[in-house]
Amino acid sequence: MIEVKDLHKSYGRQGKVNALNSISFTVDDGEIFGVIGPDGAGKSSLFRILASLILPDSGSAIMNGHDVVKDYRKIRQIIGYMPGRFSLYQDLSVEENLVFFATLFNTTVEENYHLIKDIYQQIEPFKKRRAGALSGGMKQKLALSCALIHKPEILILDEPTTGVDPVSRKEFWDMLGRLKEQGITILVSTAYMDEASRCDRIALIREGEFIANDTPQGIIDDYPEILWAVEGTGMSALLGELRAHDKVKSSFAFGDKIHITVEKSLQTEELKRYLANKKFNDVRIAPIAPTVEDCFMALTS
Ligand SMILES: Nc1ncnc2c1ncn2[C@@H]1O[C@H](COP(=O)(O)OP(=O)(O)OP(=O)(O)O)[C@@H](O)[C@H]1O
Repeated sequence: MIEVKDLHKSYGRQGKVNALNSISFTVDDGEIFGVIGPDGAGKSSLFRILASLILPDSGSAIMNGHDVVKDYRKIRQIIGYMPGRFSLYQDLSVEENLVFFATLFNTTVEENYHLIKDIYQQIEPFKKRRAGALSGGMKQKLALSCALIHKPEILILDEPTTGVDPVSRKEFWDMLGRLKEQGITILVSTAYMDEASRCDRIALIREGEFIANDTPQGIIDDYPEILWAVEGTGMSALLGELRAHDKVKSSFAFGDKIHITVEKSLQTEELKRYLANKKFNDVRIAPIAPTVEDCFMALTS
């Protein structure tokens, strides 16, 4: 279990950059807990504290009964940490990287092969290749294998899928699901809101604060707005006209559609007429169910 209480972290002289501001949460054993938010929100700072790599200014974090500050040696044994930026030795081969990490933890690849088999088998044909010459998806599989080789109780994965193609991203999340089934507690951060649904619980983080912490469905159920999707040609001009309408509360581009929140009194036909007057004749407007990204936008606007 992970128990984080009132964690604060700032950087620079006189604490000029406030990276974390009173973060508290718990993660149950065998749970996948996602921390979701944009760049600079504080995800890496939080994960580095939990991995015992940097110190918090105040507050506490207990991982399976061990304090990240006082018991840092024990923490490093029980966690597997995959940092955001590629952590492996580029000039060592796939196999050499794995052996290196196993040796660091006084174990062997053979001893814990069963833990990584599923993942490692996919890169094993390239085991003589330099890590630096692997594709993004393969690097990520090797990094996860290295983070798992000492049989950690808790995995801390900092933006593991950033820059990875959609197929590899899906495969990666499938693997996390299987690790969870083996009882490993997983803390994972991401800037991709679509990955939220793969977590048991998520925290939305913004400017060093958790602005929501619930199951993905719980966060969606709390969405307070009326949400419509608008489709048409000339997206940026359309966005401008929507923003100018006094009953449109917010609007943002979402793939090839525009998501808008509106006042209760606005009808879709009324908005269609307004847009037709502005020479947008082919516009489609439909009420839609919110995604986690819509919730994030509503909470931050
Ligand atoms: N070593 C540091 N010195 C000064 N400021 C820092 C340092 N590390 C992080 N920050 C600042 O703290 C804030 C939180 O950064 P952090 O890296 O924790 O966020 P993040 O959500 O992981 O974003 P990213 O994905 O961009 O790393 C940002 O404003 C960042 O610029």
